[in-house]
Amino acid sequence: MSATRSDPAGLFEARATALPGCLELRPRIIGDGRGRFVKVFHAGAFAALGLATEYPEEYYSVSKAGVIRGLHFQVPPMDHAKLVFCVAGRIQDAALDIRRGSPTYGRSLTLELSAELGNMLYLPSGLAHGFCVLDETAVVVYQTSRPYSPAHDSGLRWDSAGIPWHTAKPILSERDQGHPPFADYVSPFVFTPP
Ligand SMILES: Cc1cn([C@H]2C[C@H](O)[C@@H](COP(=O)(O)OP(=O)(O)O[C@H]3O[C@@H](C)C(=O)[C@@H](O)[C@H]3O)O2)c(=O)[nH]c1=O
Repeated sequence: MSATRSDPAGLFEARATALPGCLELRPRIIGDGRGRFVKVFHAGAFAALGLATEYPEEYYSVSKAGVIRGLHFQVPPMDHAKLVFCVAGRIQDAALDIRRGSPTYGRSLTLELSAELGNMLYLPSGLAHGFCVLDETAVVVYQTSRPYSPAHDSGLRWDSAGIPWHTAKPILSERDQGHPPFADYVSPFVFTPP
């Protein structure tokens, strides 16, 4: 697979990351005197890029500077792919590979996502996800390929996987302070090549 590719209509540029199946997507941004127009999903384009095309849920969070949310994932059979992007502000986005047998098991990546660039991170099932807010406020939108299931919603401690976070003293939810460390986690995910 080449490092950068596009769908036939050129709506999205997909850039490979260090983690197999995890892509940075850069949508085409159409600017004019009023501002900008950005398409964040197109089923045909996503199919051409080999990405999930069904997203039964979409939601967003609003967070202030210094917040870290994560690391989160849903376990099988409610595991899901996730598309993440910012519509206001900037975040340091992070993904951790917890797929047993993956050539990059235990490795993570961080990538800045911003409303200005409009870039998005596509995470296949088996990656834990989190982010740190870099601006005053960040509004982060998600699309997930399976519905929210509290019984399958799981997490790992934000500071247990060697992710070089932007802050060492984040604002965390109570839940995020109680996740197990990565080293103690027996992952139910098994790698299948993308
Ligand atoms: C994710 C989610 C949460 N909730 C509820 C549970 C809780 O009362 C409240 C806030 O949930 P959380 O504290 O889990 O929210 P948050 O920490 O923002 O969770 C998110 O974190 C990032 C890193 C992700 O990757 C997302 O998929 C999601 O897990 O909203 C739903 O009702 N539906 C949902 O889909």
